[in-house]
Amino acid sequence: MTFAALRSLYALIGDALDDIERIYRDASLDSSSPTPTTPYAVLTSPCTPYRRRAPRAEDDDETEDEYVPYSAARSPKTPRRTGNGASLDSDVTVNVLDFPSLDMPYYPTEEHDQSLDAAESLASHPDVIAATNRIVAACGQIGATVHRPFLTLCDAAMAYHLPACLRFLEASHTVELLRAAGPDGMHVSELSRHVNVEEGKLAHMLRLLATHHITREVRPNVFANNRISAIMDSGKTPEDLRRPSQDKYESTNGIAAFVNLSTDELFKSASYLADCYLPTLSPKSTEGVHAMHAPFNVAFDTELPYFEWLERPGNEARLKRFGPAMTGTAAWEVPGAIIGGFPWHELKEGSVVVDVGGGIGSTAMLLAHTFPHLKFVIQDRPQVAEHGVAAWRERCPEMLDSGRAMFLGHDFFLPQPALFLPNSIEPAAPSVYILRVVTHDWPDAFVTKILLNLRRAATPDTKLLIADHILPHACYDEDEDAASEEDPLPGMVRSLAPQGSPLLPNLGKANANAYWLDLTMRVTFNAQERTLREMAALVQTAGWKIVDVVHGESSSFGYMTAVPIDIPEATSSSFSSTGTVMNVKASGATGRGRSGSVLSAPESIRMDHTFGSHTALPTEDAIRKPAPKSKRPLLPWWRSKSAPIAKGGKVVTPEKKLPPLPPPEVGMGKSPKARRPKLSLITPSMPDIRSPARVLHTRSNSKVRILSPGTNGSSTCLQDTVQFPRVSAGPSSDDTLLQSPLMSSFADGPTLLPALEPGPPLKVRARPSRTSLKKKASQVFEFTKASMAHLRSPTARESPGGGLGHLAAAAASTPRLVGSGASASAMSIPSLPGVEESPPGRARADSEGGKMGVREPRKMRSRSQLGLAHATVEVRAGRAGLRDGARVENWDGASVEGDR
Ligand SMILES: C[S@@+](CC[C@H](N)C(=O)[O-])C[C@H]1O[C@@H](n2cnc3c(N)ncnc32)[C@H](O)[C@@H]1O
Repeated sequence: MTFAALRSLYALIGDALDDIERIYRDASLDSSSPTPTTPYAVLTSPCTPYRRRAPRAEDDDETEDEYVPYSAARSPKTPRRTGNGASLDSDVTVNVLDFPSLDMPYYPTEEHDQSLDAAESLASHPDVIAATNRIVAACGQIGATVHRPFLTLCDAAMAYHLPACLRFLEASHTVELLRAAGPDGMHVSELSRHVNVEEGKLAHMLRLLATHHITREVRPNVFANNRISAIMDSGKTPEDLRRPSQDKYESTNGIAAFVNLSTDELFKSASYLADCYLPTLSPKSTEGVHAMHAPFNVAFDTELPYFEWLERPGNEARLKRFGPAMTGTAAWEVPGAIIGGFPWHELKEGSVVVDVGGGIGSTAMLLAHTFPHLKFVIQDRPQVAEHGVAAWRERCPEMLDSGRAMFLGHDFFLPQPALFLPNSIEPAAPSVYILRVVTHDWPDAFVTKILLNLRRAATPDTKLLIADHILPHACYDEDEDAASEEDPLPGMVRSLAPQGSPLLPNLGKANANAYWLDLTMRVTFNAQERTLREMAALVQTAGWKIVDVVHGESSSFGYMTAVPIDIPEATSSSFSSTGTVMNVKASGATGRGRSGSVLSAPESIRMDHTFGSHTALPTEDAIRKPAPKSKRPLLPWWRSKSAPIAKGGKVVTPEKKLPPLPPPEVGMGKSPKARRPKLSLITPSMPDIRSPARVLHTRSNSKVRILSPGTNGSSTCLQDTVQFPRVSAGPSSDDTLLQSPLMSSFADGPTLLPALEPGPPLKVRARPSRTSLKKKASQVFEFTKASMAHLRSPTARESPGGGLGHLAAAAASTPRLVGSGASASAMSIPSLPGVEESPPGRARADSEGGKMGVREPRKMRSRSQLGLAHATVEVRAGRAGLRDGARVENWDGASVEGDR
């Protein structure tokens, strides 16, 4: 059986590689021109030339999403096919974009060749991340299976050398020195002169890191950065860093700061975990004097909670490092994912969203730009709120001036104040309370107190949205009490592993980060990340019930929506309504201490501590393109274009500007190099909106939101909501019409896209883009369980082809595809055990809305191995390729979001 399991894991790796390679190949086809000088040709690592033949008629036949097995793909005799079925034969040479090389540093602070940018961007593509997760999980499991157990134990028991050496690497600024040395690297004798440490020591530390793929030993005793060490580059020069006044972490992506923080007090605290919990090990393990007592207190021999300690004299550098280090953790969540985490568009006009512990308003800013019908109150400690006001004044003062957003200094351990919004004499009712990465900062009893304050101020309609990591179990997650009368917990994921695979159900090493973070919170604050059950039980203690969960894509971050229920009697009597916490006891996560002594209560925690406030607002890129489900490649997450970048010691803040407005006369086929958005909306009813604009389909019927530059020239406030009550065809020579015959047939059911009715013309003008549109292209959109619910509705079921037909037809009738000759097919994926399925099948619709039918899938292997409960829609170009203006990439996750 072990061999069978190993072979199955091995096959999984091959399949995942196929998936990744296919995405890279498709992207190469999308981006390359049929000339020999494609940008990808300049890759340092050799790229593989493939031959592509001219499209054949049969390519337009229903080619299933066939993939070439990894081994077969290596055979020169095997005809290659891309994901959209295009065969890669002779006529045209296409250089295929390679996966980023481990040996090749990609410094966040440098400008790169377009191909490297593209390769890095694709590595952040959600489908690539999902596939790499399977590879990492399988490799970890194969290693654990075949490696001698003692050696695996040695790896675990002596892994402490890794953070120790990593700390050295970062703190000695060796990364910056190796960057200056270039790809040939630097001999340890020279490095020794710079860092003033004996070369023998240096060589051995760097070799340990090289053995773990964190640096590279180019030749004996000569070391260079690689793709992993390079992301710690601060961008400062070694000379700059020698100056004591230099703040290494200022204006960086925060990764070096994060490494420094993790390998300093967090690492040291972790090493005292057992000593803290087991009195037999250490006299210092006696219970603490406050409920946040943790291994940190034992390690640093202090009774102060972490943040209080951080603010003591002597810890200034650590305190200063904390903010940037938090910025460095941004990648834990897919940027902007909160937009899809809650049905914001369903909230009524003027609804008030209160971001509790909202920092300087990063989340609120993203939401406020995306959902102009909502108002925001951002609550945090007064000094954080002050920073927030200053930051918003600089970025979008009109949000504050108009009363759409306001900051409120408030201690969340005290009862919620009445919400008086600017220009209003009546207190507003809170529609949604957000708690984003707040609960993981606190032990259970503290969280209960925070939640209780919100519960007491809630109306029956108020929702609570908790955004935090949701820890999966390490085993298949069965119901603890299958006989229970209770409804099963919404959002319960029983396994993340592909169905039937031998992988650890939580994907083991691939998801280790959530568990690292969990224990980091534990050893530092006596806090924790929580499983869904733990969170459900905790919120219930304060009178909330989780009713919906949206899991992050390829991340353990999730969004839990709760509604008010009765407050349990035990909680009411333990927590007064005035803010005093009674009976909060020490130590354990449940607030029960060994001695049962009453310890310091939450309100005694000073309000002026750091508490992990983030220091950065979302980038303009993130605000302008908040499409978390987008299948378009994202920029590598540490390379946000508008984040300040330090170059050679000089901080360069990229211009805060939108792309220039296209001259109105520029139409199709002109100025191919111009970098501008691919769509402009031109409508007689809004003659002044001819600027770069982007359409987000919202669920509200016949409402199109346009993002355009603010009229005052500010680049940040992009919002304009335009109500188009009726939209219909209006002939124009080179315009594709925003009109869909199929759309109206779904108007009365739950629709994927807004139902547009006949009315005045609204036209989409095609803009030239870097990529030629006259070729094969495909785009895959995945629909999670939440969206799938729509497909089971009676309207969807009764439409031709059932739910899948409905989905395919809606996709094919997306305005940008109508008349383009493109087709869409939808396929369902077998769901997980215990989760309701839609019948497996496949439906196809062409963009005229004519032919549709349901077919059994011919090949579902690679997708079904994802093991997720979802459907996919694939949009393909027609025989003639996609027509200009029907660029499928523009039909992106935004419309999927609208479906929620
Ligand atoms: C980890 S940060 C999360 C910030 C923000 N929600 C986000 O998603 O980036 C925790 C926040 O809780 C705030 N906080 C800590 N104690 C607080 C208190 N007693 N009252 C209000 N806010 C508090 C901190 O200032 C900090 O901004």
